Amino acid sequence: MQTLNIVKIGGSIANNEDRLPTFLDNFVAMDHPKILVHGGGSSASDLCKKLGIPIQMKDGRRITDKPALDVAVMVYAGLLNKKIVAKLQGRSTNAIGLSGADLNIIPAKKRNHPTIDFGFVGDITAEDVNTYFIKRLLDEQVVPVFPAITHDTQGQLFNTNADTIASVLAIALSDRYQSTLTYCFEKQGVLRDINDEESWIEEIDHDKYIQLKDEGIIHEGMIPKLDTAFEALQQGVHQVNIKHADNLLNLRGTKLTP
Ligand SMILES: Nc1ncnc2c1ncn2[C@@H]1O[C@H](COP(=O)(O)OP(=O)(O)O)[C@@H](O)[C@H]1O
Ligand SMILES: CC(=O)N[C@@H](CCC(=O)OP(=O)(O)O)C(=O)O
Repeated sequence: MQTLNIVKIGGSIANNEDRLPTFLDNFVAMDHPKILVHGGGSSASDLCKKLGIPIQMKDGRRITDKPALDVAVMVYAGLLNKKIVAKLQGRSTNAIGLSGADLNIIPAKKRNHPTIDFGFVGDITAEDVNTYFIKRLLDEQVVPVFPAITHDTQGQLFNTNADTIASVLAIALSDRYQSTLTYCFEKQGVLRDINDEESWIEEIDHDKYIQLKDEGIIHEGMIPKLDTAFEALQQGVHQVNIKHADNLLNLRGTKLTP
């Protein structure tokens, strides 16, 4: 089976004028076929603050009312996505920005939580992803770039966590490719001590993840990230790594095993 590289960058990279170019230089050097997924939570929060829109997060997910959704769409599917696509084009890489609504690639269902109304947050599954056009684009050596936006197929856009989008795409495309999923962010990997960049853990299996979570070593944003990462491994994704964006092309970082 052909290898497919699916790379996700967090907002701390997507929004950083110094780090993004270095990351993109490395990303364009990776073999085709490849997909880029990006977040941008920090940029959306910054714009919410400027506009006086309250920021509410719960379990690593943004409670997304109408004003917050507008900001999410503008920032993720608009400014950041188009900046990244232009920078890839500037590196002779033929990229296309696609929200989950484009070509109906990622249909979502409004998050249904027993006690919290998350607003316009969409939950997604690999079975619902329409891979036909992604495969056509990959066959043409086009690089799809996905922001954290999906839709309900009835005209409503949703905000969906970018780690989840990367994981679900990797699972959905595993029927045709040996999918490799890499989460890039601003730390050297999963750290034993959050204040020590040299304390990255080389390998974590699911049992060790539960133990590290119980010990409080893994917390906050790393929990939903690892949940989606292990879900991917359980559902046929070949390899999952978590690493610093600068280390995309080398082995430094945390490798996850089932
Ligand atoms: N053990 C850990 N190692 C590294 N980061 C951790 C750990 N536990 C919690 N975190 C937190 O998780 C964050 C990454 O999650 P998140 O902000 O969602 O990532 P992203 O930048 O990809 O959006 C880190 O910035 C850090 O604050
Ligand atoms: C529902 C939900 O929480 N969506 C995320 C989407 C952006 C994201 O995932 O950005 P990072 O990768 O930079 O964290 C949010 O609005 O923060």
